[in-house]
Amino acid sequence: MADSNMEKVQAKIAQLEQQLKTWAREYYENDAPSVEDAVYDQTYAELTQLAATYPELIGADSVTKQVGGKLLKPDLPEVEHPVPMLSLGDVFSIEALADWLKQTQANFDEQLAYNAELKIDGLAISLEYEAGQLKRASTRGDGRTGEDVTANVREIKAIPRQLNEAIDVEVRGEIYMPKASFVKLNEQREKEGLTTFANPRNAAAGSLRQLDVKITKERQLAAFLYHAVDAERTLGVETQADLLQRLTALGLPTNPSNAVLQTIDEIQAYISEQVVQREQLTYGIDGIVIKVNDLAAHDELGNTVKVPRWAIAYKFPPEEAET
Ligand SMILES: NC(=O)c1cnc(N)c2cc(Br)sc12
Repeated sequence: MADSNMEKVQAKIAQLEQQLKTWAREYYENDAPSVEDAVYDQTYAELTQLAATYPELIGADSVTKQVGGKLLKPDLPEVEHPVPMLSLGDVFSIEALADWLKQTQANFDEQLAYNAELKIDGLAISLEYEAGQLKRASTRGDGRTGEDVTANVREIKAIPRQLNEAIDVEVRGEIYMPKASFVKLNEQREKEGLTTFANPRNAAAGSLRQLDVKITKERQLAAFLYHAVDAERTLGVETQADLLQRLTALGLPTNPSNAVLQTIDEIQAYISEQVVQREQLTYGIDGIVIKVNDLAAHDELGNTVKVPRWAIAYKFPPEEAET
């Protein structure tokens, strides 16, 4: 083959090797790859094809020569969620929020009250307690199947291994990385020449979903809990506001900024107040969650396949990137 063509192939091989090494490092160290596995696999296949055609151009340190050069990070065990972990419908304006309130209220004769809560910028978690002991912790995954992160969650100081009462209950909430811990972690990673996390949510996910729980322990994660499966039966509460108080009484971390509100004007005033407070918070929020306060109404309204009909997320406009 003419030299110039050989040089082109050599350059292509070098580019593919470098790209695969970067993605593998993100995956193994950060647990936050910047591309889907399928993209990695396709690029890996392209390099193995060139390696088969031009073996003389492949170095000893090639990704294709590493044992299992593909992303073979053993996955965490899977956990089925008998009650799916739903996400939330979003609205991006007060007008759209007012429409949602109107639609929701239309299903009821009595005037509904709403519980307003901060939308924590982290990753969803399920905690299963039996006789008050933490038995299992799992991520949302696709809503029906998540990952078992029990050993990791046991290292999070904010999450009690034992409740103040010996009850069986599944509670759900958000695990997050405080802003200060995020800044410190990225500074440390920068010093060590490692890739940094794009945002606290990735940092929390990457820190929680570690096979080595000692890494989770070092990362200073925290949590807020805001839901319990079948709370009326398991916790004997009738409203969302009472549920949050009951979770606090059990020894679980809950967010103190919730408020019971009636009208769109009250909700708008609450949102304006939280936007002002946002900077001072030690954790990230990306909106406000508005829930029908009466839990019996949740059963009447039900859920769609992906989201509850009894709650909505009002999303803040994206924060201005710091110049
Ligand atoms: N307070 C809440 O209900 C809440 C807070 N923060 C979040 N990221 C989420 C997500 C769902 Br789904 S609910 C919820």
